[in-house]
Amino acid sequence: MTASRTDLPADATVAVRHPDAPAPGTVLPAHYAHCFGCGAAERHGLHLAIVAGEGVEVTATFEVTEHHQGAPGLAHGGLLASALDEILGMLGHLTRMSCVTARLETDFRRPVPVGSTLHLRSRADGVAGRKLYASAEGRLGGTDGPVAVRARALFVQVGLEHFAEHGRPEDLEAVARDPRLIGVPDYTVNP
Ligand SMILES: CCCCCCCCCCCCCC(=O)SCCNC(=O)CCNC(=O)[C@H](O)C(C)(C)COP(=O)(O)OP(=O)(O)OC[C@H]1O[C@@H](n2cnc3c(N)ncnc32)[C@H](O)[C@@H]1OP(=O)(O)O
Repeated sequence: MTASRTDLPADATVAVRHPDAPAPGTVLPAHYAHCFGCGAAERHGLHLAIVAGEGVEVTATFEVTEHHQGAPGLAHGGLLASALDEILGMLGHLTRMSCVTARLETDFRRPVPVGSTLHLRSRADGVAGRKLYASAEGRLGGTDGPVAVRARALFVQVGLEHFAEHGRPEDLEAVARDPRLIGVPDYTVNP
């Protein structure tokens, strides 16, 4: 099989849980109130409540509704990829790396019907410099249910300037006026 760009490189080390990471069982704060994946202020968002696990692992449940359809009665694949992207990115709460998705590879193994509950889990597989490698899965109906979706991802650590340089000015100004819109303790690069 051809090597993938999300395969762990030879120089990768084990991802380490930051000593100040929230305790296992803690519902992680939304990293941004208007985030499509986890923000409470985003009316059309997924509103994922993501829970810290043991090690560098997080979980969430995702209720698939009629608003998530791609085909009649079935979830849209891109939307499922969004849920996986979110649960992968939130590993940053445990490693204290502020990362952005550089690559996301998704396998859709089973259709996901409207009305189903998808049990999501992600874990950090390794770190190489600024790169965080991670994987995730979504199981139907229970934590030991059949795997419907799987993903592997590469996140790249960025500093505050990434957001300051690229974000839309009015949204950055809103954050400056109300820093509580950002739900991370210290939004800086923290190697
Ligand atoms: C503090 C606590 C925070 C906690 C909470 C956080 C929650 C967050 C939740 C978020 C949830 C939602 C998440 C979202 O929705 S994040 C939103 C979606 N993602 C983006 O907008 C990212 C857009 N891309 C970029 O800005 C740049 O391309 C980045 C920053 C990623 C890299 O540009 P930069 O100029 O900085 O670095 P570089 O180009 O030297 O690359 C660096 C290294 O990476 C390797 N590479 C790069 N791309 C790829 C690729 N595609 N496949 C394989 N490898 C790739 C590259 O070869 C190099 O490797 P090496 O040569 O060093 O070996």
